[in-house]
Amino acid sequence: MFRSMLVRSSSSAKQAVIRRSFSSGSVPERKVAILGAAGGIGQPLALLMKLNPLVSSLSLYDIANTPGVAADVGHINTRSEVVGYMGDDNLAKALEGADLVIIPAGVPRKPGMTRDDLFNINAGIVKNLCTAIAKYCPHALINMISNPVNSTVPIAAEIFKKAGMYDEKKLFGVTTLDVVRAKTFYAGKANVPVAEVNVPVIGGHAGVTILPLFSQATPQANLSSDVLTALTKRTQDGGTEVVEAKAGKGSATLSMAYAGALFADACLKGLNGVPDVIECSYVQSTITELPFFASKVRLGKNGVEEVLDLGPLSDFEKEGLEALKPELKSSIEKGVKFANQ
Ligand SMILES: NC(=O)C1=CN([C@@H]2O[C@H](COP(=O)(O)OP(=O)(O)OC[C@H]3O[C@@H](n4cnc5c(N)ncnc54)[C@H](O)[C@@H]3O)[C@@H](O)[C@H]2O)C=CC1
Ligand SMILES: O=C([O-])CC(=O)C(=O)O
Repeated sequence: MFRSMLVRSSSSAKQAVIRRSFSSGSVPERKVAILGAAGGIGQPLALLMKLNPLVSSLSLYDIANTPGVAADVGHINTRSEVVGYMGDDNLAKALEGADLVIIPAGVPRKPGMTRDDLFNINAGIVKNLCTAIAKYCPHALINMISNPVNSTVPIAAEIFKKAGMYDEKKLFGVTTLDVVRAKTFYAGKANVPVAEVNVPVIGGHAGVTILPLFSQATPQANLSSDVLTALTKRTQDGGTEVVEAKAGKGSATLSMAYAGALFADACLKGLNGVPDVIECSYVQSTITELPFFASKVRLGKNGVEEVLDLGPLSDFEKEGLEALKPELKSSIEKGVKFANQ
């Protein structure tokens, strides 16, 4: 996977410089912390981050079971050192010096639940973890995976504001799995090589708030409106499809770890000064009237360098955009209210 990540932007001269610096050993030191590292997402994500040559130090934190995960992953002969931290008392050490913190801590859905049903448990977990991040690694980029992302990102922002260190450029809701799914499903219907497919996905990360822009998909294909409607629905319901297939044993973990590793890699490339790193993410935004919104974002040395505008939408997508706003607005408000109570 990481070979392909590197190859993706291999045409740029800057990438060549970064590549050379790998071999001379001068690629920057980067500490990545995963909070929730012993979980269904955390473990494969730890594996994938251990394979990433941009990582020099991998910090694996959970409330349980991290020594085993760290010992296991730590035997892999790649660049990063691996340290496992377990329990509240070790959270400070897990976070200190982190450049990037990835948060898949919290409970997953079971069949019949919405992501918002996870709010009561996960909001508190995210609040505590973000309070510690504000104290121990206030300059780190944050990749929020814990659901409901539409609310957990606003919670993190409010906690950081209270701590006086909020930098909106550094806070990301991870929506990459929506993009990964949209690409897979589109390639199947359009009969094009999946590796060449690009599809922006905007809005948020739950049900109708997930809005894939198939009108902007490349390579272009002449799909009927029925097929586009079905593709949109399948992308919106992708998480539920996995929850139902796992029948009570959790939600997407492997595809999420892949998506989380892709997004983290993009963040690290941005930090390292690789140009033109663009990914969709749920960030503080002014491109709609909503204060948080997922769209294409240019990543750079300080995190978000530019929130790109939406580009031309089809009539179907325009309707989808208006339809998602009330739910996304209320999820944002719920998060803000929780953090301030
Ligand atoms: N953004 C996205 O696209 C996706 C988000 N998710 C979300 O990711 C979260 C995690 O999912 P899974 O890994 O499948 O769940 P899991 O239950 O397998 O793992 C969660 C881990 O978090 C740990 N944890 C709980 N409280 C913690 C705390 N205070 N500090 C540190 N760790 C803590 C648990 O011990 C456990 O190891 C869920 O909220 C799920 O809904 C899942 C898939 C996709
Ligand atoms: O559906 C869930 O609960 C997990 C998730 O966010 C996804 O798979 O997109």
